[in-house]
Amino acid sequence: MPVLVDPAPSAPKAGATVRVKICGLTRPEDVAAVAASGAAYMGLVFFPKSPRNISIDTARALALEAPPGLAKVALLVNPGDALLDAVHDQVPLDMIQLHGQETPARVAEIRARTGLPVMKAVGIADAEDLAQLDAYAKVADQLLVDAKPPKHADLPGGNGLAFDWRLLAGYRWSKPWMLAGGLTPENVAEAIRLTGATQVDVSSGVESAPGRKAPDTIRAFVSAATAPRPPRL
Ligand SMILES: O=C(O)c1ccccc1N[C@@H]1O[C@H](COP(=O)(O)O)[C@@H](O)[C@H]1O
Repeated sequence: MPVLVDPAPSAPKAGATVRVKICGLTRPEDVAAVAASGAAYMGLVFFPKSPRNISIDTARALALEAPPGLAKVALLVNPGDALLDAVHDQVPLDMIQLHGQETPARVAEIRARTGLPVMKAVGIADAEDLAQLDAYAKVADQLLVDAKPPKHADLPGGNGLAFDWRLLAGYRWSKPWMLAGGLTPENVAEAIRLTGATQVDVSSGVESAPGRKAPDTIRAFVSAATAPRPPRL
């Protein structure tokens, strides 16, 4: 049964629960660990250069293991229609995450083609990069704010790199959004405090090696992200 992805999470309130996405699952035990942690989303990566890349068959098997209430997100990078259709036809999904250089028009096309909510990742290194958020907010259901990858990086995300979270302070969001980039159990509470994020996404920060999720670290991350916190003044 599809998981309803909240179309409009409210501004952060005292005691508000933060929703966590754990990205890059590759094994059934990863799904079990994510489900037990209380995370809201699990991410499945379809990008051959990633250490978390999985086949469509594996993704389908993992998605079928997900309990009700755990939203299944397909992460794609500049997908062509053939890959998009294959993933959409064969894997039960709740959302698509676009993590490449997809234009706003392509985001709208993918949303219409699949009928699924789309979350568009935007890389941030400085204040000028925030300008892109407006254009994507018009066409995407959610925004994912990640660190801009280094120029010649193999991966457009999943590099364990953080950006200056203070850049987001005071930003007026018109769409639901998620914070990503270099988050760990140690820094996620501070990232939430500085940005007001009500959703966070992590991949490398909960691994023992690239592509190997660590159950204890997943648990620690979700606890740190969802711990009650004092009101923001
Ligand atoms: O996780 C990957 O391998 C990946 C590959 C290609 C694009 C994005 C990828 N991951 C996403 O990147 C961010 C940040 O990850 P990290 O926590 O810094 O490792 C996150 O949104 C992942 O979903």
